[in-house]
Amino acid sequence: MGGAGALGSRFVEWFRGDGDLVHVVDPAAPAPGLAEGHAPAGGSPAEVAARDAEVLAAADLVLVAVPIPVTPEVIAGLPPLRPDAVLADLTSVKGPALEAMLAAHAGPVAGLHPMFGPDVAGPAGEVVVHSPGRGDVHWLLERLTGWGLRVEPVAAAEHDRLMGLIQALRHTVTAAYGVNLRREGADLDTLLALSSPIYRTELMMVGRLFAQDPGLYHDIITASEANLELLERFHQTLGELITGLRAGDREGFVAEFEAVGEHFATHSEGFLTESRELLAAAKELRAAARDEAQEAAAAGAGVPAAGAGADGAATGEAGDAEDGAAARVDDMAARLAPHRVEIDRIDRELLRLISARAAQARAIGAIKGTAAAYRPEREAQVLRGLVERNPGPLPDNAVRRVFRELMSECLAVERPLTVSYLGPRGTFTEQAAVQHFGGAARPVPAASLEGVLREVEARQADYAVVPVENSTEGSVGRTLDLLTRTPLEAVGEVRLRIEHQLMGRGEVSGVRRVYAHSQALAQCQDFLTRHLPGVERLPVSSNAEAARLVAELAAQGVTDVAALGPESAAAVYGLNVLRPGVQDDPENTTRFLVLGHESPPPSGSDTTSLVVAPPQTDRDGALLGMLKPLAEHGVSMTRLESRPMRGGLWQYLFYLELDGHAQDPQVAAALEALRAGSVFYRLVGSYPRVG
Ligand SMILES: O=C(O)C(=O)C[C@]1(C(=O)O)C=C[C@@H](O)C=C1
Repeated sequence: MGGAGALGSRFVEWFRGDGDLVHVVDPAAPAPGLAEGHAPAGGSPAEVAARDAEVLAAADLVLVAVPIPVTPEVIAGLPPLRPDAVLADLTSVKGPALEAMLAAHAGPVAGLHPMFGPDVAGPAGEVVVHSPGRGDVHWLLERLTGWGLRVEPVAAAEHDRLMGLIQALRHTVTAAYGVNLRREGADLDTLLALSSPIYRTELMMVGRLFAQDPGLYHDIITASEANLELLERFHQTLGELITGLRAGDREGFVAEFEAVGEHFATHSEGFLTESRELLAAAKELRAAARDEAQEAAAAGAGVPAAGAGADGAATGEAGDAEDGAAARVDDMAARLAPHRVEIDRIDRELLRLISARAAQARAIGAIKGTAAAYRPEREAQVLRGLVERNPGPLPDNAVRRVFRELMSECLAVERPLTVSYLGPRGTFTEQAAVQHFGGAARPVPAASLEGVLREVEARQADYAVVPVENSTEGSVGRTLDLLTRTPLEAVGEVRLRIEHQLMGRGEVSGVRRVYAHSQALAQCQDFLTRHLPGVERLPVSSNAEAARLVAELAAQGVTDVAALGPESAAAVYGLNVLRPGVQDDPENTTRFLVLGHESPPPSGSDTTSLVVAPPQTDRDGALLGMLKPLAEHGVSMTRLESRPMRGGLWQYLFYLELDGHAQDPQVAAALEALRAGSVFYRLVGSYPRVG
């Protein structure tokens, strides 16, 4: 009822936005059956209600949004509604409206009072007072909170008393101030020119009132006898204050002032901070408008911006341009505002959902007890499921990253993880660890690959991340060797794009020595040969160690040295990036294995890694014989690497990666046959495939 009015039509817009079928029953709306845009059907409230009786009788919700004085009458004239329909209103005075609704309808009733005007950008962040009537109206309240409205329950009588203070008194004082300014013949431009942001904001609030519907404000102020009595008391207070001032009663004024200060005491600090922020924001907006105006004026006059007036005072033309530019800035601010309000609403909703998710993780953690909290197969399933549902516009990788972090934080609520990696800080392996476990895991650097695994074997860390292969340089032999010996099992893999920077403190032309891990030197050999010919290449234990060394040498005044490695190492050790992206292959990628105490169960798309040695690998057909079970059981092999076996001349170990999980029947059968035909067999583990 009344959905054609200013505030009612905003609710129509929001309900329609949710996909609801909304009928506007209003004399300003066309007759039933006619599309919007047709001439208004007109009529008294009773005629309108009678005309639309069928629509009203079928509605789930009848929302009355009509002027205050006619609200009880409109409600009384409603036809019978469905017994389970909710009858609600949007009036500023709740007592009479609720009384009328309870009398008119035996079903659920809710009194609502939106504490905002029709010009709000959107519902998010605004307040609606709910004065309960009767019955179950939770779906309606949930809808309101779903739009981001804050619903405050207050009984009707109390609401009306409070609104006297919040609305009637406030609006009357503002109105009196405006009326007085006009009567005093105040020149607004002069007042504004002398106004700092605080006075400007106050004047704006006065001007804002008079830009709205005077009848509405009259109705709000005169809504009840109690309001008028309140205003009379206010009038008396004002009279007393003036009498005191006239009488020179300074002490009386000070005492009254201090008493009010005490009344506000618990809020005064918060109010000071909040108003300071508000004024700072107002000042910034104003300054932006002025800057733009000056630029526009300068451009128009063909002189530099400073020419508009050295003291910053605008000329007449600049003043015009200022108005134009200010209008443009205001226009942009106005266009941004609803989106920002919507983003604020969404963020609050996200925060609520994220917190609810974390609470679920905490409950899961309590159930798991001392069992492993980290479940790679579940994480892989969650991420795959989300990527499948990704509606855009974020790319799949962005969705993965966002939820990766969310799961990392949820896991930390269950139990924080420590991850051991080849240090020092700033290595690619550290990046891989963060990429896999997210920012909530604690990376612990170790000095060698053996040390990395030892930390986990000795349960000093939960998981280890070790490099296994690089797209340019092939396998990391040392890791493959260690995989034959460690009791740890693979629980995951990471693929990391490797971008090397040339880092140092001097000039590229002055570099005589380059330090890096041997893999990095190999991955950048074309660059080094072409751009740094004759420069000494010095392998060290890690790229981060190279960066640390170069920083140390630079501190001693040696600047003809440089390091290769990740940008994070330059940041950690305070080096400059002398040349970015110096790896020979722009697609250069390293794969890492994540090792823990137990491989996860199948995730639906897994890889299995193992190391085997067939007997007498130097014999013809030994390799073929070893791989035959894979073909027989239809298992695909995605990787095969050979490594010389220590102590066995011409004996080789093979590192294999297979499609599928060791618990998949086909894979299990193939593995069994492989084990039976090998002199050495070690299942490194099965883990979710990446991507
Ligand atoms: O499902 C679980 O077992 C959880 O602990 C929840 C959750 C998650 O945030 O989704 C967190 C950590 C696990 O590694 C997997 C998933």
